[in-house]
Amino acid sequence: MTAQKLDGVATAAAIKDELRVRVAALAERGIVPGLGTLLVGDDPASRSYVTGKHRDCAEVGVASISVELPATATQEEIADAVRGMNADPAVTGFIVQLPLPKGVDENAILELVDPAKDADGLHPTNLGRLVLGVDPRTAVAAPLPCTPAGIIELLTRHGVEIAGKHVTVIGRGITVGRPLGLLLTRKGTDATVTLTHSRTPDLAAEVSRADIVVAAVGQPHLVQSEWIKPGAAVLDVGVTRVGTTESGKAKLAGDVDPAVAEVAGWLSPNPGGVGPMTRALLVANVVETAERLAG
Ligand SMILES: Nc1nc2c(c(=O)[nH]1)N[C@@H](CN(C=O)c1ccc(C(=O)N[C@@H](CCC(=O)O)C(=O)O)cc1)CN2
Repeated sequence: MTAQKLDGVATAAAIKDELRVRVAALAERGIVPGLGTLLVGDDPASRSYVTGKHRDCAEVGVASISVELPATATQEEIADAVRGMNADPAVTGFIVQLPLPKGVDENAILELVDPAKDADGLHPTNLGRLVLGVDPRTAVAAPLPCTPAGIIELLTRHGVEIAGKHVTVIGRGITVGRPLGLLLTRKGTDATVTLTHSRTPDLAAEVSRADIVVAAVGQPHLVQSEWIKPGAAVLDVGVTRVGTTESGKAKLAGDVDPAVAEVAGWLSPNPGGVGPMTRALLVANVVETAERLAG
């Protein structure tokens, strides 16, 4: 068997086509949504992700507001930049690119984001609304964390059934694993989830009973083909820089061993799978916020 591709590039392009229409409708009412990004430090991967986010915005007609601080920025300087974004009327929604440099209290910074402008859905108020299962159609609906929402869109748009399935998520981080568990078990999505982590005693056993596997741990080729139930859908989220190519480009490895393609029914490439979906769902959050504000 060779797995079918869960194509994040094509699916993100389809979502951006839909967003372009919604942005044009807002423009007719004189509204231009704006995404703000706060990038602290000079990590090349973070810079490349932020550049991709602004490129996506330009493609659909969303404005970009970019703020950068050096790696030496203090907690208070970062906090001031967040307050600036909260107050800027051109910013409909914004993100603080993670991770922040060592020594910065990340949670304290995320708590300063105005929940109404939280494009990442990572403010405690919005995560709390996710826990409460607030109806997404209501005025107090929370933006959903972008990678988990992107994973669900990627599966549903490829016709992969989630309801009634067993999903094993590897990794309990705040941007992927933890909120993904909440989203998958919501009424209407109805998966059964095993959320695993570095202290899970027998990871292979947990993965081998899954219909859907999500690997978001940042350990190159951790997930082995022998662990996979034949026909399962496998989403490769984590990425690790494992060296440089002869031309000086970063060499990347996902969390999933390439041999998994011989056993799985569906596999998301990495790059080209969940990454572009994360960015598309971020733009969707900004557009949705602008629509909500416009009534
Ligand atoms: N504030 C946030 N910070 C981080 C998040 C997040 O959701 N919010 N998640 C990750 C990184 N991430 C988002 O920022 C992210 C990761 C990957 C991609 C992406 O487009 N990847 C491409 C490859 C691009 C490249 O190699 O340069 C792909 O997979 O095809 C976008 C966003 C941590 N931080």
